[in-house]
Amino acid sequence: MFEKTTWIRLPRNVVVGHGVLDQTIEAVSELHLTGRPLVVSSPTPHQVAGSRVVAQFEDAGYDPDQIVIEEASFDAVQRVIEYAEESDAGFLLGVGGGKAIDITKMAADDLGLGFVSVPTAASHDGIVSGRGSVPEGDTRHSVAAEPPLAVVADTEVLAEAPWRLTTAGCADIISNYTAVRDYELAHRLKNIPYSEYAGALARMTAEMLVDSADSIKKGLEESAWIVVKALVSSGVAMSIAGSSRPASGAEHLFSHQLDRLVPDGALHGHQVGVGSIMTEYLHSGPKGKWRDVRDALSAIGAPTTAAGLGIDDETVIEALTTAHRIRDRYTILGDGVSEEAAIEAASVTGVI
Ligand SMILES: NC(=O)C1=CN([C@@H]2O[C@H](COP(=O)(O)OP(=O)(O)OC[C@H]3O[C@@H](n4cnc5c(N)ncnc54)[C@H](OP(=O)(O)O)[C@@H]3O)[C@@H](O)[C@H]2O)C=CC1
Ligand SMILES: O=C(CO)COP(=O)(O)O
Ligand SMILES: [Zn+2]
Repeated sequence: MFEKTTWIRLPRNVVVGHGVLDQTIEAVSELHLTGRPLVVSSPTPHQVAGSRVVAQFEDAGYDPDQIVIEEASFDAVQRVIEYAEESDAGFLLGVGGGKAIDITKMAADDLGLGFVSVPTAASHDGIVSGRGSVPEGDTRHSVAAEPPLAVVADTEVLAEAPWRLTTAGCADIISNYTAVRDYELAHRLKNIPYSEYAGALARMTAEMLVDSADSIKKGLEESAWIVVKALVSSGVAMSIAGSSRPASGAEHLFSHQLDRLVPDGALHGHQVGVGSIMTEYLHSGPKGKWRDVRDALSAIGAPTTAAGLGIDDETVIEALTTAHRIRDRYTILGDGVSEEAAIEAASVTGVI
């Protein structure tokens, strides 16, 4: 008897373009959400866009409330949950980078409320995904969370954000190459469920972005358009897989470990990009495609070295040798890379 089931949760409205922040009410009103909107943001995104969204709801006769969170943590999720309960929120809007969006989708999931994603930076592919990524002690959780009912991605806002945020988003996408390799490997060696569609979509998204590298330039709003569409596509791959695996492999474990070792280190996307150069080397050896990964990152201006991340060589080696411990996710790191092998991978690829 055939007993397989799948449940793919995707947004209903994805609104991308110049000035669409001013269409947030339209994007929301046809979702039949009721009650008070609660706008959840972090400090800079609140100034850039969160306060504008609040003002829009006020002008339209809603009674919006707002909260600003500072960090991605389970405490921050709990603060938002409690605040939403006190303010009797009817639905949540997450306005910001990956941190604010993750916290909001996790709080919405717990509260059983609708969630709308309003990215202020094209810096990560959690814009659409139904996953939240939060560190806790020695580990990092990728938890199921409320996927957005709508996404409002204003390319004018995204293009005005610091350029490094956009190159971080590109690097998060380029890292799909190695994430999908790890996804396939774990399927072959550990029999984890594998979605051909999710794997193909995540890889194709990286290929299309790399093919568009010439059009991804500082100061061009079209760059924000290209990158945010790729971020949406990569998030859809995660939703199809029901896991972050198509977009998060060993290079992400490396980055999560760096976050623990250097809390104010580099951007998520930049760290996973550098991780991807080394994990591609581990997958395919000195003659493999690590140069392609490095050159793709370099073409869009993302860091390709430890120095480019502002992180010292020893910490990169420590992160690479211990990254397998951070989560129960089988990757090319297996049960750990020795220090000698890590130094070889990092030095042959020029990361250190
Ligand atoms: N759930 C998922 O599927 C995924 C989750 N992630 C998670 O997302 C996070 C990474 O996302 P990222 O966006 O890099 O991290 P942040 O949300 O920390 O944003 C990075 C920085 O950009 C600032 N910022 C955001 N928008 C603007 C803007 N318009 N102008 C100026 N500054 C701005 C933020 O300000 P401020 O400090 O004020 O917030 C912050 O300092 C990680 O926690 C990662 O794990 C990443 C990919 C997928
Ligand atoms: O960053 C992600 C995909 O780009 C997903 O995050 P996790 O590694 O926490 O699942
Ligand atoms: Zn990522």
